[in-house]
Amino acid sequence: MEATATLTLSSSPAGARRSPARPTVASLHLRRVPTLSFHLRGAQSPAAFRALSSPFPGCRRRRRGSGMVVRAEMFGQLTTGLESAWNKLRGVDRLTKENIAEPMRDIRRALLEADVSVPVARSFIESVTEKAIGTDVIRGVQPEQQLVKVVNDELVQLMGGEVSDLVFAKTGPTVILLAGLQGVGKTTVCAKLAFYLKKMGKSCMLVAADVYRPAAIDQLTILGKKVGVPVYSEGTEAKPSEIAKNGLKEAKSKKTDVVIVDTAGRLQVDKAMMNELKEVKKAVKPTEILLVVDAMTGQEAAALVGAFNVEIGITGAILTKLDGDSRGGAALSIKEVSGKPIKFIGRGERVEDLEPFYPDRMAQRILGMGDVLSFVEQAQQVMNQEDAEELQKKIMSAKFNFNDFLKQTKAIAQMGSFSRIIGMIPGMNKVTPAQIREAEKNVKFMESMINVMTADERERPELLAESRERRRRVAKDAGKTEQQVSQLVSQLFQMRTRMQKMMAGMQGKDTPDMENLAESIKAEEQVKAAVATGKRRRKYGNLRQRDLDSMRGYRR
Ligand SMILES: Nc1nc2c(ncn2[C@@H]2O[C@H](COP(=O)(O)OP(=O)(O)OP(=O)(O)O)[C@@H](O)[C@H]2O)c(=O)[nH]1
Repeated sequence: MEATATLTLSSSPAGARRSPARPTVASLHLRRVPTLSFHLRGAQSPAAFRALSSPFPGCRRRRRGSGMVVRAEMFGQLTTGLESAWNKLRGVDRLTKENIAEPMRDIRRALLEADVSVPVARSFIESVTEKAIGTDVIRGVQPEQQLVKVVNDELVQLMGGEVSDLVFAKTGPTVILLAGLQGVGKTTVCAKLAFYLKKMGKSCMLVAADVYRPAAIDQLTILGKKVGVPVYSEGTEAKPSEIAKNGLKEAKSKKTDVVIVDTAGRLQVDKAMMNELKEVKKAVKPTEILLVVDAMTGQEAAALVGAFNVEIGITGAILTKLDGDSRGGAALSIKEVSGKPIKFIGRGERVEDLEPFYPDRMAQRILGMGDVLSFVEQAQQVMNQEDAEELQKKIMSAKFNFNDFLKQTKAIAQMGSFSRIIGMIPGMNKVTPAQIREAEKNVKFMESMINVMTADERERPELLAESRERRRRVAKDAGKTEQQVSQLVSQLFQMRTRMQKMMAGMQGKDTPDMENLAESIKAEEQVKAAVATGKRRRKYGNLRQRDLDSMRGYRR
Protein backbone atom coordinates (compact mmCIF):
# COMPACT_ATOMS: atom_id res chain seq x y z
CA MET A 1 0.00 0.00 0.00
CA GLU A 2 1.32 3.43 -0.80
CA ALA A 3 0.01 6.91 -0.09
CA THR A 4 1.24 10.25 -1.20
CA ALA A 5 0.99 13.65 0.38
CA THR A 6 2.52 16.98 -0.40
CA LEU A 7 3.95 19.18 2.30
CA THR A 8 4.83 22.69 1.28
CA LEU A 9 7.57 24.09 3.43
CA SER A 10 9.53 27.28 3.46
CA SER A 11 12.58 27.22 1.23
CA SER A 12 14.83 28.91 3.76
CA PRO A 13 16.88 26.54 5.93
CA ALA A 14 15.61 28.24 9.06
CA GLY A 15 12.00 27.87 7.99
CA ALA A 16 12.63 24.35 6.84
CA ARG A 17 14.00 23.41 10.21
CA ARG A 18 10.98 24.88 11.89
CA SER A 19 8.47 22.99 9.83
CA PRO A 20 9.79 19.43 10.11
CA ALA A 21 10.25 19.99 13.81
CA ARG A 22 6.49 19.58 13.85
CA PRO A 23 6.26 16.48 11.65
CA THR A 24 2.53 16.25 12.15
CA VAL A 25 1.29 15.35 8.70
CA ALA A 26 4.26 13.11 8.02
CA SER A 27 4.01 11.19 11.28
CA LEU A 28 0.30 10.74 10.94
CA HIS A 29 0.67 9.18 7.55
CA LEU A 30 3.72 7.17 8.51
CA ARG A 31 1.68 5.46 11.18
CA ARG A 32 -1.07 4.48 8.86
CA VAL A 33 0.71 3.03 5.89
CA PRO A 34 3.67 0.70 5.62
CA THR A 35 5.05 2.51 2.59
CA LEU A 36 4.63 6.16 1.95
CA SER A 37 6.17 8.58 -0.41
CA PHE A 38 5.64 12.26 -0.39
CA HIS A 39 7.11 15.31 -1.96
CA LEU A 40 8.59 18.02 0.22
CA ARG A 41 8.98 21.32 -1.52
CA GLY A 42 11.65 23.79 -0.57
CA ALA A 43 14.72 21.59 -0.36
CA GLN A 44 16.88 23.48 -2.82
CA SER A 45 19.95 24.00 -0.67
CA PRO A 46 21.88 21.12 0.96
CA ALA A 47 21.15 22.65 4.37
CA ALA A 48 17.42 22.76 3.67
CA PHE A 49 17.60 19.20 2.36
CA ARG A 50 19.30 18.01 5.54
CA ALA A 51 16.92 19.93 7.76
CA LEU A 52 13.88 18.60 5.94
CA SER A 53 15.20 15.03 6.12
CA SER A 54 15.94 14.97 9.80
CA PRO A 55 12.50 13.90 11.08
CA PHE A 56 12.51 10.91 8.74
CA PRO A 57 15.59 8.91 9.69
CA GLY A 58 14.44 5.59 8.23
CA CYS A 59 13.30 7.02 4.93
CA ARG A 60 14.91 7.10 1.55
CA ARG A 61 15.33 10.66 0.42
CA ARG A 62 15.80 11.81 -3.12
CA ARG A 63 15.95 15.26 -4.59
CA ARG A 64 13.31 16.00 -7.15
CA GLY A 65 13.19 19.41 -8.82
CA SER A 66 13.10 22.06 -6.18
CA GLY A 67 12.00 19.58 -3.54
CA MET A 68 12.64 16.17 -2.11
CA VAL A 69 10.81 12.87 -2.28
CA VAL A 70 10.71 11.01 1.00
CA ARG A 71 9.94 7.34 0.87
CA ALA A 72 9.24 5.69 4.17
CA GLU A 73 9.46 1.95 4.41
CA MET A 74 9.40 -0.31 7.39
CA PHE A 75 13.01 -0.56 8.55
CA GLY A 76 14.06 1.69 5.68
CA GLN A 77 17.30 2.67 7.38
CA LEU A 78 18.31 -0.93 8.06
CA THR A 79 17.49 -1.90 4.48
CA THR A 80 19.59 0.96 3.12
CA GLY A 81 22.48 0.02 5.43
CA LEU A 82 22.44 -3.58 4.22
CA GLU A 83 22.30 -2.47 0.61
CA SER A 84 25.66 -0.80 0.91
CA ALA A 85 27.10 -4.17 2.02
CA TRP A 86 25.93 -5.95 -1.15
CA ASN A 87 27.21 -3.14 -3.32
CA LYS A 88 30.75 -3.68 -2.03
CA LEU A 89 30.77 -7.20 -3.40
CA ARG A 90 30.00 -6.26 -6.99
CA GLY A 91 32.52 -7.81 -9.33
CA VAL A 92 33.98 -10.45 -6.99
CA ASP A 93 33.76 -14.03 -8.18
CA ARG A 94 33.38 -15.78 -4.84
CA LEU A 95 32.92 -14.94 -1.18
CA THR A 96 36.13 -15.04 0.82
CA LYS A 97 37.08 -14.08 4.35
CA GLU A 98 38.93 -11.07 2.97
CA ASN A 99 36.32 -9.69 0.59
CA ILE A 100 33.40 -10.01 2.97
CA ALA A 101 35.18 -8.28 5.86
CA GLU A 102 34.08 -4.80 4.82
CA PRO A 103 30.50 -5.73 3.88
CA MET A 104 30.28 -7.45 7.27
CA ARG A 105 31.31 -4.22 8.97
CA ASP A 106 28.52 -2.45 7.07
CA ILE A 107 26.00 -5.06 8.16
CA ARG A 108 27.16 -4.79 11.77
CA ARG A 109 26.83 -1.00 11.61
CA ALA A 110 23.36 -1.27 10.07
CA LEU A 111 22.25 -3.63 12.84
CA LEU A 112 23.59 -1.40 15.59
CA GLU A 113 21.96 1.64 14.01
CA ALA A 114 18.73 -0.34 13.97
CA ASP A 115 19.17 -0.65 17.74
CA VAL A 116 20.11 -4.31 17.84
CA SER A 117 22.19 -5.00 20.94
CA VAL A 118 25.96 -5.45 20.56
CA PRO A 119 26.09 -9.17 21.57
CA VAL A 120 23.21 -10.04 19.21
CA ALA A 121 24.86 -8.14 16.33
CA ARG A 122 28.21 -9.82 17.07
CA SER A 123 26.91 -13.37 17.07
CA PHE A 124 24.84 -12.61 13.94
CA ILE A 125 27.92 -11.38 12.07
CA GLU A 126 29.97 -14.39 13.18
CA SER A 127 27.39 -16.81 12.00
CA VAL A 128 26.83 -15.02 8.65
CA THR A 129 30.58 -14.84 8.03
CA GLU A 130 31.05 -18.53 8.72
CA LYS A 131 28.17 -19.55 6.47
CA ALA A 132 29.01 -17.12 3.68
CA ILE A 133 32.58 -18.37 3.39
CA GLY A 134 31.45 -21.98 3.47
CA THR A 135 28.86 -21.44 0.74
CA ASP A 136 29.46 -23.28 -2.49
CA VAL A 137 29.50 -21.25 -5.65
CA ILE A 138 26.25 -21.71 -7.49
CA ARG A 139 26.53 -21.23 -11.20
CA GLY A 140 24.73 -18.13 -12.42
CA VAL A 141 24.34 -16.61 -8.95
CA GLN A 142 26.35 -13.52 -8.08
CA PRO A 143 28.32 -13.69 -4.79
CA GLU A 144 26.45 -10.67 -3.43
CA GLN A 145 23.16 -12.43 -4.13
CA GLN A 146 24.48 -15.41 -2.24
CA LEU A 147 25.33 -13.20 0.70
CA VAL A 148 21.80 -11.75 0.63
CA LYS A 149 20.51 -15.29 0.92
CA VAL A 150 22.80 -16.15 3.83
CA VAL A 151 21.84 -12.94 5.64
CA ASN A 152 18.19 -13.66 4.99
CA ASP A 153 18.41 -17.18 6.42
CA GLU A 154 20.23 -15.92 9.49
CA LEU A 155 17.69 -13.12 9.99
CA VAL A 156 14.91 -15.69 9.87
CA GLN A 157 16.73 -17.81 12.46
CA LEU A 158 17.41 -14.78 14.62
CA MET A 159 13.71 -13.97 14.68
CA GLY A 160 12.74 -17.47 15.71
CA GLY A 161 12.64 -19.38 12.42
CA GLU A 162 9.11 -20.65 12.44
CA VAL A 163 5.88 -18.72 12.92
CA SER A 164 4.70 -19.16 16.51
CA ASP A 165 0.94 -19.71 16.54
CA LEU A 166 -1.43 -18.88 19.36
CA VAL A 167 -2.08 -21.85 21.61
CA PHE A 168 -5.69 -22.65 22.45
CA ALA A 169 -6.93 -24.46 25.54
CA LYS A 170 -8.04 -28.05 24.95
CA THR A 171 -11.13 -27.60 27.10
CA GLY A 172 -12.96 -24.50 28.30
CA PRO A 173 -12.14 -20.95 27.31
CA THR A 174 -8.64 -20.03 26.21
CA VAL A 175 -7.41 -17.20 28.43
CA ILE A 176 -5.01 -14.66 26.96
CA LEU A 177 -3.46 -12.34 29.52
CA LEU A 178 -1.97 -9.15 28.13
CA ALA A 179 0.74 -7.32 30.03
CA GLY A 180 2.98 -4.39 29.25
CA LEU A 181 4.15 -0.92 30.17
CA GLN A 182 1.97 2.15 29.86
CA GLY A 183 1.00 3.34 26.41
CA VAL A 184 2.49 0.42 24.48
CA GLY A 185 -0.89 -0.45 22.98
CA LYS A 186 -2.30 -3.17 25.28
CA THR A 187 -5.90 -1.95 25.20
CA THR A 188 -5.76 -1.52 21.43
CA VAL A 189 -4.26 -5.01 21.11
CA CYS A 190 -7.21 -6.48 23.09
CA ALA A 191 -9.59 -5.25 20.40
CA LYS A 192 -7.24 -6.18 17.57
CA LEU A 193 -6.87 -9.73 18.90
CA ALA A 194 -10.63 -10.09 19.37
CA PHE A 195 -11.13 -8.91 15.79
CA TYR A 196 -8.50 -11.38 14.55
CA LEU A 197 -9.98 -14.29 16.52
CA LYS A 198 -13.51 -13.47 15.44
CA LYS A 199 -12.34 -13.75 11.84
CA MET A 200 -11.07 -17.23 12.78
CA GLY A 201 -14.58 -18.07 13.93
CA LYS A 202 -13.89 -17.87 17.69
CA SER A 203 -16.20 -16.13 20.13
CA CYS A 204 -14.42 -13.67 22.43
CA MET A 205 -14.86 -11.68 25.59
CA LEU A 206 -12.72 -8.79 26.80
CA VAL A 207 -12.05 -8.34 30.50
CA ALA A 208 -11.19 -4.87 31.79
CA ALA A 209 -8.71 -5.50 34.60
CA ASP A 210 -6.91 -2.15 34.26
CA VAL A 211 -8.43 -0.43 37.28
CA TYR A 212 -5.93 2.42 37.64
CA ARG A 213 -6.76 4.34 34.51
CA PRO A 214 -10.55 4.84 34.47
CA ALA A 215 -10.41 5.83 30.82
CA ALA A 216 -8.97 2.39 30.01
CA ILE A 217 -12.30 0.74 30.87
CA ASP A 218 -14.23 3.20 28.67
CA GLN A 219 -11.67 2.75 25.90
CA LEU A 220 -12.06 -1.03 26.07
CA THR A 221 -15.87 -0.77 26.13
CA ILE A 222 -15.83 1.42 23.01
CA LEU A 223 -13.39 -0.87 21.23
CA GLY A 224 -15.42 -3.94 22.27
CA LYS A 225 -18.52 -2.40 20.68
CA LYS A 226 -16.56 -1.59 17.58
CA VAL A 227 -15.48 -5.19 17.04
CA GLY A 228 -18.74 -6.63 18.35
CA VAL A 229 -17.49 -8.52 21.42
CA PRO A 230 -18.76 -8.24 25.02
CA VAL A 231 -16.61 -6.46 27.61
CA TYR A 232 -16.67 -7.62 31.22
CA SER A 233 -15.90 -4.94 33.80
CA GLU A 234 -16.50 -4.25 37.50
CA GLY A 235 -15.40 -0.61 37.59
CA THR A 236 -12.26 0.58 39.33
CA GLU A 237 -12.94 -0.60 42.87
CA ALA A 238 -12.50 -4.38 42.51
CA LYS A 239 -9.17 -6.23 42.53
CA PRO A 240 -7.81 -7.11 39.04
CA SER A 241 -7.46 -10.81 39.97
CA GLU A 242 -11.10 -10.92 41.12
CA ILE A 243 -12.32 -9.17 37.97
CA ALA A 244 -10.37 -11.63 35.84
CA LYS A 245 -11.72 -14.62 37.79
CA ASN A 246 -15.33 -13.43 37.55
CA GLY A 247 -14.88 -12.57 33.89
CA LEU A 248 -13.67 -16.09 33.21
CA LYS A 249 -16.66 -17.54 35.11
CA GLU A 250 -19.03 -15.53 32.93
CA ALA A 251 -17.19 -16.57 29.77
CA LYS A 252 -17.52 -20.23 30.83
CA SER A 253 -21.24 -19.86 31.38
CA LYS A 254 -21.62 -18.27 27.95
CA LYS A 255 -19.37 -20.90 26.37
CA THR A 256 -17.06 -18.22 25.01
CA ASP A 257 -13.99 -19.56 23.21
CA VAL A 258 -11.42 -16.91 24.17
CA VAL A 259 -11.14 -14.47 27.07
CA ILE A 260 -8.69 -11.59 26.64
CA VAL A 261 -7.66 -9.87 29.87
CA ASP A 262 -6.41 -6.26 29.69
CA THR A 263 -4.19 -5.31 32.61
CA ALA A 264 -2.77 -2.02 33.87
CA GLY A 265 0.50 -0.68 32.59
CA ARG A 266 3.12 1.23 34.56
CA LEU A 267 5.71 3.73 33.49
CA GLN A 268 8.39 1.20 34.27
CA VAL A 269 8.71 -2.31 35.65
CA ASP A 270 7.85 -2.27 39.34
CA LYS A 271 7.16 -4.81 42.03
CA ALA A 272 3.48 -3.85 42.45
CA MET A 273 2.76 -4.47 38.76
CA MET A 274 4.58 -7.81 38.76
CA ASN A 275 2.74 -8.95 41.91
CA GLU A 276 -0.58 -7.96 40.44
CA LEU A 277 0.15 -9.88 37.26
CA LYS A 278 1.19 -12.92 39.28
CA GLU A 279 -2.13 -12.78 41.14
CA VAL A 280 -4.13 -12.52 37.93
CA LYS A 281 -2.10 -15.38 36.49
CA LYS A 282 -2.86 -17.53 39.55
CA ALA A 283 -6.57 -16.65 39.39
CA VAL A 284 -7.21 -17.49 35.73
CA LYS A 285 -4.34 -19.80 34.70
CA PRO A 286 -3.91 -18.25 31.24
CA THR A 287 -3.12 -20.34 28.18
CA GLU A 288 -1.14 -17.43 26.76
CA ILE A 289 0.59 -14.60 28.60
CA LEU A 290 1.65 -12.09 26.01
CA LEU A 291 3.80 -9.09 26.71
CA VAL A 292 2.92 -6.10 24.55
CA VAL A 293 6.01 -4.06 23.65
CA ASP A 294 6.53 -0.95 21.57
CA ALA A 295 8.82 -1.48 18.55
CA MET A 296 10.04 2.09 18.81
CA THR A 297 11.91 1.17 22.00
CA GLY A 298 14.31 -1.13 20.14
CA GLN A 299 16.60 -3.33 22.24
CA GLU A 300 14.91 -2.06 25.39
CA ALA A 301 11.77 -3.92 24.27
CA ALA A 302 13.80 -7.11 23.97
CA ALA A 303 15.26 -6.69 27.45
CA LEU A 304 11.76 -6.08 28.80
CA VAL A 305 10.46 -9.33 27.31
CA GLY A 306 13.36 -11.13 29.01
CA ALA A 307 12.66 -9.46 32.36
CA PHE A 308 8.92 -10.23 32.28
CA ASN A 309 9.64 -13.78 31.30
CA VAL A 310 11.96 -14.31 34.25
CA GLU A 311 9.52 -12.71 36.65
CA ILE A 312 6.16 -14.01 35.45
CA GLY A 313 6.82 -16.63 32.81
CA ILE A 314 5.32 -15.38 29.57
CA THR A 315 4.53 -17.31 26.39
CA GLY A 316 5.40 -14.65 23.83
CA ALA A 317 5.38 -11.02 22.78
CA ILE A 318 3.27 -8.73 20.67
CA LEU A 319 5.26 -6.01 18.96
CA THR A 320 3.25 -2.85 18.31
CA LYS A 321 3.88 0.31 16.32
CA LEU A 322 5.87 -1.39 13.64
CA ASP A 323 4.33 0.98 11.16
CA GLY A 324 6.24 4.14 10.49
CA ASP A 325 9.88 4.60 11.23
CA SER A 326 10.64 1.88 13.76
CA ARG A 327 14.26 0.85 13.35
CA GLY A 328 13.91 -2.90 13.65
CA GLY A 329 16.04 -3.61 16.73
CA ALA A 330 13.13 -5.01 18.73
CA ALA A 331 11.88 -7.35 15.99
CA LEU A 332 15.42 -8.66 15.49
CA SER A 333 16.40 -9.07 19.13
CA ILE A 334 13.36 -10.28 21.09
CA LYS A 335 13.70 -14.00 20.41
CA GLU A 336 17.47 -14.02 20.77
CA VAL A 337 17.52 -11.99 23.99
CA SER A 338 14.49 -13.45 25.76
CA GLY A 339 14.05 -16.86 24.21
CA LYS A 340 10.37 -16.01 23.70
CA PRO A 341 8.79 -15.67 20.26
CA ILE A 342 6.99 -12.66 18.82
CA LYS A 343 3.50 -13.92 18.10
CA PHE A 344 1.89 -10.85 16.54
CA ILE A 345 2.84 -7.47 15.22
CA GLY A 346 0.78 -4.28 15.28
CA ARG A 347 1.14 -2.02 12.29
CA GLY A 348 -1.33 0.75 12.96
CA GLU A 349 -4.05 2.01 15.23
CA ARG A 350 -7.02 0.35 13.54
CA VAL A 351 -8.43 -2.96 14.79
CA GLU A 352 -7.44 -4.60 11.50
CA ASP A 353 -3.79 -3.66 12.00
CA LEU A 354 -2.61 -6.84 13.71
CA GLU A 355 -1.00 -9.75 11.96
CA PRO A 356 0.82 -12.94 12.96
CA PHE A 357 4.58 -12.54 12.98
CA TYR A 358 6.26 -14.43 10.16
CA PRO A 359 10.06 -14.36 10.59
CA ASP A 360 10.64 -15.15 6.92
CA ARG A 361 8.37 -12.40 5.64
CA MET A 362 9.90 -9.95 8.08
CA ALA A 363 13.41 -10.85 6.89
CA GLN A 364 12.34 -10.27 3.31
CA ARG A 365 10.88 -6.93 4.22
CA ILE A 366 14.10 -5.93 5.94
CA LEU A 367 16.17 -6.98 2.96
CA GLY A 368 13.68 -5.66 0.45
CA MET A 369 14.92 -8.36 -1.90
CA GLY A 370 12.18 -10.93 -2.37
CA ASP A 371 13.13 -11.45 -6.01
CA VAL A 372 16.80 -12.12 -5.40
CA LEU A 373 15.99 -14.58 -2.64
CA SER A 374 13.60 -16.60 -4.75
CA PHE A 375 16.11 -16.60 -7.56
CA VAL A 376 18.94 -17.90 -5.39
CA GLU A 377 16.69 -20.52 -3.83
CA GLN A 378 15.51 -21.78 -7.18
CA ALA A 379 18.99 -21.78 -8.62
CA GLN A 380 20.24 -23.58 -5.53
CA GLN A 381 17.71 -26.32 -5.98
CA VAL A 382 18.58 -26.72 -9.60
CA MET A 383 22.28 -26.14 -9.54
CA ASN A 384 23.46 -27.19 -6.11
CA GLN A 385 27.02 -28.26 -6.76
CA GLU A 386 27.07 -31.11 -4.30
CA ASP A 387 23.94 -32.53 -5.83
CA ALA A 388 25.40 -32.04 -9.26
CA GLU A 389 28.59 -33.86 -8.32
CA GLU A 390 26.66 -36.68 -6.69
CA LEU A 391 24.50 -36.91 -9.77
CA GLN A 392 27.49 -36.91 -12.03
CA LYS A 393 28.99 -39.83 -10.10
CA LYS A 394 25.76 -41.73 -10.38
CA ILE A 395 25.46 -41.09 -14.05
CA MET A 396 29.02 -42.16 -14.75
CA SER A 397 28.55 -45.38 -12.81
CA ALA A 398 25.14 -45.97 -14.44
CA LYS A 399 23.37 -45.78 -11.10
CA PHE A 400 21.03 -42.97 -12.07
CA ASN A 401 17.74 -44.27 -10.70
CA PHE A 402 14.09 -43.28 -10.26
CA ASN A 403 14.82 -41.20 -7.15
CA ASP A 404 17.32 -39.08 -9.10
CA PHE A 405 15.02 -39.01 -12.05
CA LEU A 406 12.21 -37.56 -9.96
CA LYS A 407 14.53 -35.03 -8.36
CA GLN A 408 15.77 -33.83 -11.71
CA THR A 409 12.38 -33.69 -13.33
CA LYS A 410 11.03 -31.76 -10.38
CA ALA A 411 13.94 -29.34 -10.48
CA ILE A 412 13.34 -28.61 -14.13
CA ALA A 413 9.62 -28.23 -13.54
CA GLN A 414 10.24 -25.83 -10.66
CA MET A 415 12.40 -23.73 -12.86
CA GLY A 416 9.47 -23.26 -15.17
CA SER A 417 7.89 -20.55 -13.09
CA PHE A 418 11.23 -18.81 -12.97
CA SER A 419 11.96 -18.87 -16.62
CA ARG A 420 14.21 -15.85 -16.34
CA ILE A 421 16.65 -18.02 -14.41
CA ILE A 422 17.09 -20.19 -17.44
CA GLY A 423 18.86 -17.46 -19.33
CA MET A 424 21.10 -16.72 -16.39
CA ILE A 425 22.51 -20.19 -15.86
CA PRO A 426 25.30 -20.90 -18.29
CA GLY A 427 24.35 -23.57 -20.74
CA MET A 428 20.71 -23.68 -19.70
CA ASN A 429 19.50 -21.23 -22.31
CA LYS A 430 19.29 -24.09 -24.74
CA VAL A 431 16.36 -25.58 -22.84
CA THR A 432 13.27 -24.07 -24.40
CA PRO A 433 10.23 -22.82 -22.46
CA ALA A 434 8.17 -25.40 -24.28
CA GLN A 435 10.38 -28.18 -22.89
CA ILE A 436 9.95 -26.76 -19.40
CA ARG A 437 6.18 -26.50 -19.74
CA GLU A 438 6.14 -30.10 -20.84
CA ALA A 439 8.29 -31.12 -17.84
CA GLU A 440 5.90 -29.30 -15.52
CA LYS A 441 2.98 -31.20 -16.97
CA ASN A 442 4.72 -34.54 -16.83
CA VAL A 443 6.16 -34.36 -13.35
CA LYS A 444 2.91 -35.12 -11.52
CA PHE A 445 2.09 -37.90 -13.91
CA MET A 446 5.47 -39.58 -13.41
CA GLU A 447 5.46 -39.01 -9.69
CA SER A 448 2.25 -40.99 -9.30
CA MET A 449 3.93 -44.03 -10.85
CA ILE A 450 7.26 -43.64 -9.04
CA ASN A 451 5.43 -43.29 -5.73
CA VAL A 452 3.96 -46.77 -5.95
CA MET A 453 7.27 -48.45 -6.80
CA THR A 454 9.08 -50.34 -4.06
CA ALA A 455 12.26 -48.80 -2.67
CA ASP A 456 14.20 -51.50 -4.50
CA GLU A 457 12.56 -50.72 -7.81
CA ARG A 458 13.30 -47.04 -7.43
CA GLU A 459 16.92 -47.75 -6.68
CA ARG A 460 17.33 -50.37 -9.41
CA PRO A 461 15.19 -49.53 -12.42
CA GLU A 462 16.53 -52.68 -14.09
CA LEU A 463 14.07 -54.66 -11.96
CA LEU A 464 11.19 -52.99 -13.77
CA ALA A 465 12.87 -53.16 -17.13
CA GLU A 466 13.29 -56.89 -16.73
CA SER A 467 9.94 -57.83 -15.27
CA ARG A 468 6.62 -57.34 -16.97
CA GLU A 469 4.94 -58.49 -13.74
CA ARG A 470 6.42 -55.57 -11.83
CA ARG A 471 5.43 -53.08 -14.53
CA ARG A 472 1.89 -54.42 -14.46
CA ARG A 473 1.75 -54.08 -10.67
CA VAL A 474 2.99 -50.49 -10.77
CA ALA A 475 0.44 -49.65 -13.48
CA LYS A 476 -2.36 -51.14 -11.43
CA ASP A 477 -1.36 -49.40 -8.19
CA ALA A 478 -0.88 -46.04 -9.89
CA GLY A 479 -4.05 -46.30 -11.94
CA LYS A 480 -2.08 -46.06 -15.18
CA THR A 481 -1.72 -48.37 -18.17
CA GLU A 482 1.11 -50.85 -18.53
CA GLN A 483 2.24 -48.97 -21.61
CA GLN A 484 2.57 -45.75 -19.62
CA VAL A 485 4.76 -47.48 -17.04
CA SER A 486 6.87 -48.97 -19.82
CA GLN A 487 7.25 -45.51 -21.28
CA LEU A 488 8.43 -44.15 -17.94
CA VAL A 489 11.01 -46.92 -17.59
CA SER A 490 12.15 -46.25 -21.12
CA GLN A 491 12.45 -42.53 -20.38
CA LEU A 492 14.68 -43.22 -17.42
CA PHE A 493 17.05 -45.28 -19.50
CA GLN A 494 16.97 -42.67 -22.23
CA MET A 495 17.86 -40.02 -19.72
CA ARG A 496 20.63 -42.18 -18.30
CA THR A 497 22.08 -42.82 -21.72
CA ARG A 498 21.74 -39.21 -22.74
CA MET A 499 23.42 -37.96 -19.61
CA GLN A 500 26.22 -40.47 -19.80
CA LYS A 501 26.91 -39.44 -23.32
CA MET A 502 26.88 -35.82 -22.32
CA MET A 503 29.20 -36.40 -19.39
CA ALA A 504 31.59 -38.41 -21.48
CA GLY A 505 31.59 -35.61 -24.01
CA MET A 506 32.41 -32.93 -21.51
CA GLN A 507 35.09 -34.65 -19.48
CA GLY A 508 37.65 -32.02 -18.72
CA LYS A 509 35.23 -29.15 -19.28
CA ASP A 510 34.05 -26.94 -16.44
CA THR A 511 30.50 -26.26 -17.46
CA PRO A 512 28.03 -28.66 -18.96
CA ASP A 513 27.56 -28.02 -22.62
CA MET A 514 23.87 -28.26 -23.19
CA GLU A 515 24.36 -28.06 -26.93
CA ASN A 516 25.33 -31.69 -26.67
CA LEU A 517 21.79 -32.40 -25.62
CA ALA A 518 20.35 -32.36 -29.10
CA GLU A 519 23.20 -34.45 -30.34
CA SER A 520 22.69 -36.90 -27.50
CA ILE A 521 19.02 -37.21 -28.26
CA LYS A 522 19.92 -38.02 -31.84
CA ALA A 523 22.47 -40.55 -30.61
CA GLU A 524 19.89 -42.09 -28.38
CA GLU A 525 17.56 -42.60 -31.32
CA GLN A 526 20.43 -44.42 -32.90
CA VAL A 527 20.86 -46.47 -29.73
CA LYS A 528 17.30 -47.63 -30.06
CA ALA A 529 17.93 -48.63 -33.62
CA ALA A 530 21.15 -50.33 -32.58
CA VAL A 531 19.38 -52.30 -29.89
CA ALA A 532 16.89 -53.44 -32.43
CA THR A 533 19.46 -54.49 -34.97
CA GLY A 534 21.98 -55.95 -32.54
CA LYS A 535 24.75 -53.62 -33.71
CA ARG A 536 25.15 -52.02 -30.37
CA ARG A 537 28.60 -53.19 -29.37
CA ARG A 538 30.30 -52.15 -32.55
CA LYS A 539 28.76 -48.73 -32.81
CA TYR A 540 28.16 -47.76 -29.17
CA GLY A 541 31.04 -49.26 -27.33
CA ASN A 542 31.13 -46.37 -24.86
CA LEU A 543 27.70 -47.24 -23.45
CA ARG A 544 27.39 -49.66 -20.59
CA GLN A 545 26.41 -53.15 -21.48
CA ARG A 546 23.95 -53.34 -18.61
CA ASP A 547 21.90 -50.40 -19.88
CA LEU A 548 21.62 -51.75 -23.31
CA ASP A 549 20.69 -55.15 -21.94
CA SER A 550 18.05 -53.76 -19.68
CA MET A 551 16.63 -51.59 -22.42
CA ARG A 552 16.36 -54.69 -24.51
CA GLY A 553 14.96 -56.59 -21.55
CA TYR A 554 12.26 -54.03 -21.06
CA ARG A 555 11.24 -54.34 -24.68
CA ARG A 556 10.64 -58.03 -24.32
N1 LIG B 1 0.94 3.71 15.10
C1 LIG B 1 0.49 2.82 15.96
N2 LIG B 1 -0.13 3.23 17.08
C2 LIG B 1 -0.60 2.30 17.94
C3 LIG B 1 -0.42 0.91 17.70
N3 LIG B 1 -0.97 0.24 18.74
C4 LIG B 1 -1.46 1.17 19.59
N4 LIG B 1 -1.23 2.42 19.12
C5 LIG B 1 -1.58 3.71 19.73
O1 LIG B 1 -0.84 3.84 20.92
C6 LIG B 1 -1.58 4.59 21.88
C7 LIG B 1 -1.63 3.83 23.21
O2 LIG B 1 -2.39 2.67 23.04
P1 LIG B 1 -3.21 1.97 24.24
O3 LIG B 1 -3.86 0.77 23.67
O4 LIG B 1 -4.07 2.95 24.93
O5 LIG B 1 -2.02 1.59 25.16
P2 LIG B 1 -2.07 0.84 26.59
O6 LIG B 1 -0.88 -0.01 26.63
O7 LIG B 1 -3.37 0.20 26.80
O8 LIG B 1 -1.89 2.05 27.58
P3 LIG B 1 -2.16 2.05 29.19
O9 LIG B 1 -3.55 1.60 29.38
O10 LIG B 1 -1.94 3.49 29.55
O11 LIG B 1 -1.15 1.17 29.78
C8 LIG B 1 -2.94 4.81 21.26
O12 LIG B 1 -2.99 6.10 20.71
C9 LIG B 1 -3.01 3.77 20.16
O13 LIG B 1 -3.86 4.19 19.11
C10 LIG B 1 0.26 0.51 16.49
O14 LIG B 1 0.47 -0.68 16.19
N5 LIG B 1 0.68 1.51 15.67
